[in-house]
Amino acid sequence: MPLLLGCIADDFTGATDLASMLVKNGMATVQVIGVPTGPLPEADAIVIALKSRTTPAREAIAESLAAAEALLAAGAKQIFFKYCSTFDSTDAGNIGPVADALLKRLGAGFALACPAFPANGRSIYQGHLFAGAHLLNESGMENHPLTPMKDANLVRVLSRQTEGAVGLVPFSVVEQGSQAIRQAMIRMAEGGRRYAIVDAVTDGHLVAIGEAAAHHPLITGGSGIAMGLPANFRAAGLLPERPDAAALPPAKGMCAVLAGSCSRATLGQIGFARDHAPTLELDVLATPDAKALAAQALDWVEGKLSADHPVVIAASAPPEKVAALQAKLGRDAAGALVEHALAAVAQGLVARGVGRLVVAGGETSGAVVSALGVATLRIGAEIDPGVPWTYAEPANIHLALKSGNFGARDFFLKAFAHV
Ligand SMILES: Nc1ncnc2c1ncn2[C@@H]1O[C@H](COP(=O)(O)OP(=O)(O)OP(=O)(O)O)[C@@H](O)[C@H]1O
Ligand SMILES: O=C(O)[C@@H](O)C(=O)CO
Repeated sequence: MPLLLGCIADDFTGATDLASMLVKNGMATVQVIGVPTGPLPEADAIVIALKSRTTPAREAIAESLAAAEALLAAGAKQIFFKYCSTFDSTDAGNIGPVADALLKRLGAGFALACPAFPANGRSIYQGHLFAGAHLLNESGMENHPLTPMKDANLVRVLSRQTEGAVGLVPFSVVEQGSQAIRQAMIRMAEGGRRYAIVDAVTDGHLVAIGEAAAHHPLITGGSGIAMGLPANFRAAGLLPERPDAAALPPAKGMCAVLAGSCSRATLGQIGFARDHAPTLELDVLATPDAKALAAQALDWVEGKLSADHPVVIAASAPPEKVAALQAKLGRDAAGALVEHALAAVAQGLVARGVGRLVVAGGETSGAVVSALGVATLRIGAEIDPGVPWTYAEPANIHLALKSGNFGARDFFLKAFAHV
């Protein structure tokens, strides 16, 4: 099975989201954790999951280039740089700097940038990103613990992260379909633009944009923009039908949820779980100590684990509590403390027989997956848009890595009816 699409994702839930989109559209896809050190598994698409969304730009570039090298060496015909559908980044990066470095490595001068994901309410109009009915900077994302998004104009946001010129392919062009989009992107590249934010409001737009970019060496965006790519490979005769692309081994073991995301969606899901499952909300401000928090959680879990329904352990907190902890410890130290605590809880849960684990939050998932020594994730069927069950090896457990903002209100319960 020759590798077709080589993907680099800047966080772990984002990688799973992208892999799920590719599987759903008929590509056998494996998610690899971190820059690979050995040969890549056989797949139509490989998604290398980095934890580079908030690292210093220099580190993010080095890791992304190393990932690209591995993918190109394995024969990838196109490179995909996956970032968040809410364009999570600070003005210091990393989306612009990483995309710049990848373009240079690929000898290319232009790439589209499109984080739209209509199934999860992310749309782009006149270059402005909406989350549901709200502009990005009024959607709750302005309070994100690590990457507060205070500007919805993506042309402006990306321009602050790159020396390259950023243009816009507007809705009026996107509506005309793939030929018009292709021509517009050619004109932009010829006119010296390095990037184009491409408006997209519907899945139909994303498919047309994907078709228009069939020959681009680099695609950048959210998982939505990957929707049209498998068809390009099929049209080129490179991708056979894959009816069982989402098959996983049977699930076993106890059920648990770990939440470190402080997004509105996750806070709502914890609120729902409170009434339907044993739920522990850690008070990180009262106990700002990772070991002590993990010990509290593992003591609490005693006698509560079940193979039928989950226990829910959350460090997540509303913006005022997050701000209080950050004021005390600093932003990065606060995040790291919670991540260490939840990673240790994950190890403890698996040691106690948990075999089906939902983790909420990209950084949190990164910490958990690393602590569990996971090397690869096989991607299964989707629970909600962008969140599939996966099979983690060599840990041999089922994991669902939920992007902070994704999933219905009852996600923490319903996930276990799908595995
Ligand atoms: N009570 C808290 N106080 C301060 N920081 C917290 C608290 N709880 C969690 N955090 C930190 O907030 C960050 C949340 O980021 P994470 O990527 O896990 O979630 P997210 O951004 O909502 O999800 P995604 O990246 O999938 O959109 C993590 O670093 C986590 O450790
Ligand atoms: O694109 C998204 O919103 C997610 O896949 C993600 O990257 C969350 O971290």
